[in-house]
Amino acid sequence: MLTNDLSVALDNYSSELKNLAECLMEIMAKNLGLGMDVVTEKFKVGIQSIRFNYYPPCAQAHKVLGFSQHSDSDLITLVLQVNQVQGLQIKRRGEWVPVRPHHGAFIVNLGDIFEIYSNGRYKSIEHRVVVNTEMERLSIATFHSPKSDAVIGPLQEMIGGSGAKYRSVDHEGFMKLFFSSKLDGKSFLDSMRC
Ligand SMILES: O=C(O)CCC(=O)C(=O)O
Ligand SMILES: [Fe+2]
Repeated sequence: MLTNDLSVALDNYSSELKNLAECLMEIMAKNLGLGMDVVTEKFKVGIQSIRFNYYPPCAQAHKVLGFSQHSDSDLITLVLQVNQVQGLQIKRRGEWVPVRPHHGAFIVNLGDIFEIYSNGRYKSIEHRVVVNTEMERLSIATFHSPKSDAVIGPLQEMIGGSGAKYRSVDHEGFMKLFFSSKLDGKSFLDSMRC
């Protein structure tokens, strides 16, 4: 049955991506000098969600955005540009840079929680999506966040002499703040700064 095939495919896809996300985070956390105890406690995926994005073609493409500029609020996002149509752009040194699709490759976007955990050493990436005049575009974004009872704040090991650069809040409070703020670049993260 189709629904069964779909649920099996989604189950496999989500668990493979969870493994990949944890593997990447382990490498990045170790790169920050964090030990395996912190990796196991803080960088295990507790909440995973998947968004299927469909961007229809638009004759007035230059006047609209498919997705306004934002950073993801999670730890790490894996994006699949399904039909190889360009549209995603990242902000680098103040300029919008297109991300060319590569067949079978994932885009790894760092989220706000990673930036907060690392006390600003790793930066979440600001991105947006432009639309195409002729072609539709499809992407699948898979978001990975810590457990629902995690504290979202700079990790003790990352604070050092300069002090915490972001406030600490519980995960639920963090999500409430995120969903009540406007999707506007990194303004949400700025509101978390001390
Ligand atoms: O469509 C894309 O490539 C990115 C989508 C995105 O940024 C998101 O779903 O948060
Ligand atoms: Fe995003």
